[in-house]
Amino acid sequence: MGIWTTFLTNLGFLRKKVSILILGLDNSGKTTLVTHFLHPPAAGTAGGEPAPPPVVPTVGFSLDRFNWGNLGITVFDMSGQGRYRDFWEHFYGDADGILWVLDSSDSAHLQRTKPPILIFANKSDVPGCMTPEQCTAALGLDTIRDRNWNMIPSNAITGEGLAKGLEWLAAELSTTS
Ligand SMILES: Nc1nc2c(ncn2[C@@H]2O[C@H](COP(=O)(O)OP(=O)(O)OP(=O)(O)O)[C@@H](O)[C@H]2O)c(=O)[nH]1
Ligand SMILES: [Mg+2]
Repeated sequence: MGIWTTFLTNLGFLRKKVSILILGLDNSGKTTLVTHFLHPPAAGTAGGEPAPPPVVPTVGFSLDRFNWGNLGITVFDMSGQGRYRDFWEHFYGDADGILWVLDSSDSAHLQRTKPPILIFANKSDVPGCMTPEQCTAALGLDTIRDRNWNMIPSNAITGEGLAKGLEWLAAELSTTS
């Protein structure tokens, strides 16, 4: 990347604007995960510091923005609580990508879902949690042929796995027009 390209990208002129819809059942860790991207740990503490501030269950949805490489990302962090899930469908049309957060420590949490592109198998630090392979099998993801998908184990508190997942989703979004 040339110096002018870098300069203009840093100023936001060359940044591609994308919207990501963050879905998943309540308590799966969506807001904790978003908080990690909005307030990344200081250099040298990555992976070791909890992500402040403490999260509370989301009411309705929360809209946030952050930059990732050459992407300007708007995230719609949806509440996973049953009474708000009807909202989700109203956001599909404007979403460039869907990020599904799965609580891999709660086997009752698994349910069939078709739309996910990137799935964070969150709470992967909890002893006894399911492996990504087990989550993949439980969700029947191997049968999905009509879209790209990826399952990444994550810990939204330490941030482990989050960059890897978002890098994958960013690469997918960068190649679409
Ligand atoms: N052990 C562990 N706990 C986590 C992790 N991610 C989130 N949590 C905890 O899970 C709880 C729920 O996190 P939230 O981020 O509020 O979950 P949410 O999906 O946004 O929930 P709703 O807004 O109700 O849909 C909090 O107590 C978090 O501290 C993780 O990776 N590991
Ligand atoms: Mg939330």
